[in-house]
Amino acid sequence: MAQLIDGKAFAASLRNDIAEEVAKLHQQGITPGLAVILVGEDPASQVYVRNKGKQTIEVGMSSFVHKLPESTSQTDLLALINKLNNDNSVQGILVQIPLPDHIDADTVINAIDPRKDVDGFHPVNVGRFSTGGNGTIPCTPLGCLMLLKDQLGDLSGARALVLGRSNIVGKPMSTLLLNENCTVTTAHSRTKDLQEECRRADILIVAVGRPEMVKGSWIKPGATVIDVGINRIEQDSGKARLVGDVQFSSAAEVAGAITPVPGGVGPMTIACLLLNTLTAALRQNDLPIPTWIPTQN
Ligand SMILES: NC(=O)C1=CN([C@@H]2O[C@H](COP(=O)(O)OP(=O)(O)OC[C@H]3O[C@@H](n4cnc5c(N)ncnc54)[C@H](OP(=O)(O)O)[C@@H]3O)[C@@H](O)[C@H]2O)C=CC1
Ligand SMILES: Nc1nc(=O)c2c([nH]1)NC[C@@H]1CN(c3ccc(C(=O)N[C@@H](CCC(=O)O)C(=O)O)cc3)C=[N+]21
Ligand SMILES: [Mg+2]
Repeated sequence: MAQLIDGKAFAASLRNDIAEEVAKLHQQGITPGLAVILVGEDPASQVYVRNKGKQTIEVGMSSFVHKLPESTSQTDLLALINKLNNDNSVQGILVQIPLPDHIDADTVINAIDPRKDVDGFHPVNVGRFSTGGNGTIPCTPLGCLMLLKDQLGDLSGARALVLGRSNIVGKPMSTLLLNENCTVTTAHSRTKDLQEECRRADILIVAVGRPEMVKGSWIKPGATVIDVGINRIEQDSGKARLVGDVQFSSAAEVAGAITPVPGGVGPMTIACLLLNTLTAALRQNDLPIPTWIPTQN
């Protein structure tokens, strides 16, 4: 049986370290603030919002949640972002993706002040991060990388396959692993011989949004498997259950180590969001970044 990678425990310890730094900021009269905007009702986004607000308060930050109806106009959303860009009690702004079809996500992301972009989705941050500078590292890939390094140590030379190429998970994950000197393949819906590609990987990161798509037979024996998927499955009982993009039962028989869903990547995403908010608050106050916080330089 594979070793279980306990993202929930790792995230709790990371939040403790964050809370200590925030306490130091309080002594200087600074309280980092995180604003979250949710438009409409994407299920994965709702799980995210539910867990996020509470943990933001627990580490000593202020939490501002803006839940807007599906029908919200792009103009109104841009006006809210503009207000938050100029709000001194807010150091981090996150707009939940996906947005409703009548809103252009790129326009919205571009409107966020890059210094307050704690998701790392603004082109300025994507550019800096991709070229190895100190742009914000996107939360989910950063969380996955922390788990991988904790599990494996140095990743140099490992063969990594990232399944999925979205701007929010797959693409930045591939960039991050490349920066860690992995040999990286990015797979997607047009990839030929997908199962074969997966079976070659020492490190397999799955972010497709397809419940339990990757089976144990796709996995190289002993590989490290990181399951990013968050899918809500209706059960016969009528109750919903969360499953990942990997079929856990069969994968755990083959993999060397694997993250569960829930309790794997999800809690790490939130902890890294709080970490990015802390870093943003430090930078906006011209304070040094403690050495334990991962940046790229
Ligand atoms: N745990 C966490 O913290 C987070 C979890 N998530 C979850 O991760 C999953 C992925 O999210 P996200 O990246 O936003 O999803 P997207 O839908 O934006 O991207 C999915 C990617 O998977 C690829 N894909 C879809 N179906 C297949 C298939 N049958 N074979 C091969 N590739 C396929 C797509 O390929 P193509 O580009 O060719 O269309 C695309 O690149 C979701 O379950 C989401 O809820 C997301 C963010 C954070
Ligand atoms: N701009 C933006 N940035 C994101 O990072 C982003 C987003 N939009 N849209 C939605 C997806 C999804 N996402 C999740 C984060 C944490 C959990 C999470 O806390 N998961 C717990 C769930 C526990 C439970 O409540 O059952 C776990 O996996 O253990 C889930 C999903 C971030 N995303
Ligand atoms: Mg998407």
